[in-house]
Amino acid sequence: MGEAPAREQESAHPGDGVVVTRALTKRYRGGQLAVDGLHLTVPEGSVFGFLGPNGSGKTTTIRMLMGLIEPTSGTARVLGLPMPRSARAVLPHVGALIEGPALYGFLSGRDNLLRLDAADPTADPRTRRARVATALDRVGLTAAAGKKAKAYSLGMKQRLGLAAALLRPRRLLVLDEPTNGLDPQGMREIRTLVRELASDGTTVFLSSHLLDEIEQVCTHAAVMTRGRLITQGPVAELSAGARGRLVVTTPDPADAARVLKEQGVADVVAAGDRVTGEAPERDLAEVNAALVRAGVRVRGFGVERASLEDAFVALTGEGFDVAG
Ligand SMILES: Nc1ncnc2c1ncn2[C@@H]1O[C@H](COP(=O)(O)OP(=O)(O)OP(=O)(O)O)[C@@H](O)[C@H]1O
Repeated sequence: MGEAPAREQESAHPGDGVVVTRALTKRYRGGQLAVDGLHLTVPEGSVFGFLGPNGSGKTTTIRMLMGLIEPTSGTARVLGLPMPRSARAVLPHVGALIEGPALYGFLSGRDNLLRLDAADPTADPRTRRARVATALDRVGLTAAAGKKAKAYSLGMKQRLGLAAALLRPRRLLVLDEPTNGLDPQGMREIRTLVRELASDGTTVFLSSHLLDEIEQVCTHAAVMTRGRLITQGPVAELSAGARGRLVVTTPDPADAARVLKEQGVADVVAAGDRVTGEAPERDLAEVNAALVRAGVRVRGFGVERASLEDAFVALTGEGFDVAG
């Protein structure tokens, strides 16, 4: 083998990334084209959100990146090396949480980690307990370390899975839908943890079907739909690419909606005392004046910052439908 993951080369070539795919494609045996010509570049040090509705090909992509399945065509490089060919050199530097952690319910959280650490031939047994204690501490499970894993909540199990991924220093963490099935509190805990991990410089690649989750924790994102990448880049730039929504607050929503439509505002929606629509390119002062002229009592008038969801809708012409 003799190949080592390339750290130096990456910074020497700014176009390179921790994960780089070129025309990566997977067609399953049944004929299903799950991933179609994917060009993905994950910059070092980013928290990279891999966003798409259920069935858009996220898990299939992650399984190719981890060398679990072969692409039908195209290439994937992780830490500068081709996958799946270099899986043995690459995977020790990658912590993964895919489809829920494999845990023994009858063992305590601590014993699960001790067992996983012992299964790693490169892990020094003399420092095992300290390593496990550090990992438990990082995910906030020290107090619950002696409890059997089957008594853990789903959120605690996810945190234990993350602790397992953190038993050794990692350059890349790959988390497939890490907050799936968690209650709001559990989701917050995992998001906080992801931010902390990223602040150490670890690149985090995180898939999600939740737009607001990506906006809250990610620096960069790629958006998938039906196996194809529709956009990627810094989150701030992606949402800036879409126009925000015009929001009018008024006790006269029906009149306001009518006037906005007359003023050429598209996609006008009235809900309670809020009437929203696509922000028009023309001077908003004119739109406001037209409302006032028509006798609409305007209590609030402004443009809400575009969200990633607006960007998605603008790019695909579809709603972000998560029904899978
Ligand atoms: N082993 C398989 N054999 C055949 N088709 C598959 C297989 N795994 C996934 N698919 C199909 O490939 C497409 C992409 O699925 P994938 O699981 O990668 O999407 P996803 O974005 O991760 O969605 P989810 O969040 O639901 O897992 C889907 O249409 C799915 O039905």
